[in-house]
Amino acid sequence: MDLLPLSPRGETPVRALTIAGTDSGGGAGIQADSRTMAMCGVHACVAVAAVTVQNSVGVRGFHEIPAETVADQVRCVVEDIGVSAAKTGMLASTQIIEAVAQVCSEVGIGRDMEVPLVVDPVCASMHGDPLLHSDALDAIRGVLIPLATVVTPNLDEVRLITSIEVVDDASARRAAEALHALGTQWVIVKGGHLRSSEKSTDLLFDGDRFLEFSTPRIETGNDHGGGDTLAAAIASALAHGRSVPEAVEFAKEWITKCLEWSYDLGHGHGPVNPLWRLHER
Ligand SMILES: Nc1ncnc2c1ncn2[C@@H]1O[C@H](COP(=O)(O)OP(=O)(O)O)[C@@H](O)[C@H]1O
Ligand SMILES: Cc1ncc(COP(=O)(O)OP(=O)(O)O)c(N)n1
Repeated sequence: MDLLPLSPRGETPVRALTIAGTDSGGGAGIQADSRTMAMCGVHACVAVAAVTVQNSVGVRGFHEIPAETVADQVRCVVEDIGVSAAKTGMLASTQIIEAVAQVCSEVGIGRDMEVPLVVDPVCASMHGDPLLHSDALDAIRGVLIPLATVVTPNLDEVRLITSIEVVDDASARRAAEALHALGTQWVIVKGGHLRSSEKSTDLLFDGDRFLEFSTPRIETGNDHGGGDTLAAAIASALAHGRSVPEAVEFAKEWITKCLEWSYDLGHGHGPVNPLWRLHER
């Protein structure tokens, strides 16, 4: 595949910011984002929104960071280091979502602004454990998605946000239209959860045209952190100056390699593995 360039020795890499939760098991959240960004030649800055107590089997709980501290991390990084793309993951609560939206608008992160924003509207883990208070869905719909350059829900998140059950291409297109109507510039409806299909197809939509990104389905239960990794790879490609369709094309190939190189960990779902880049050149 066509990889993103690593910066030469001593040269400052492009920067991206992830605003998300930590995963104590090291498979998802900020840990997944930072690994993918590093392997994509991007220096990852982080604004921690929540600390999860999590392993390969599930999420036992989480602790939220005060909303103002989350916003201050963003402000502080942008002011000094500067970023060319940003990504949100687990934001946990309405207060944090509102503070993040406010600071992003203030520093020029978001659709039609200087710095593109990838919004992964994380609601729950793959085990079904909550990562967002249910009363924060309104803030996802009304505050976060309208700020997004691209929003990347999985099918459970699509159902929670739009009440549309995606079962085939027609319902995926209806869901993409409903999500786009909330105000995002682009939307990707991810097909990873359509397990009956032989392919894993992600549908990208900008309000006008649909683009499909499809790969053969990989048989593995080690897919923890897959959604984060896709969104972090999109943010990395955007930070390198790629367009949204180019970034999604890159990210789909990236996550496919990461799934091929995933490994067993603990007693549950192992993580996808962006370190494949160190082995295959
Ligand atoms: N078994 C699989 N084989 C190939 N691609 C997959 C597989 N599972 C997920 N993907 C891809 O990984 C990315 C994350 O998908 P998904 O599992 O839907 O999201 P999440 O991890 O947020 O639940 C998407 O690009 C999806 O197409
Ligand atoms: C801290 C934290 N953030 C996000 C997730 C969810 O990760 P994601 O890659 O979207 O999906 P799964 O691995 O749950 O399929 C998480 N578990 N923890």
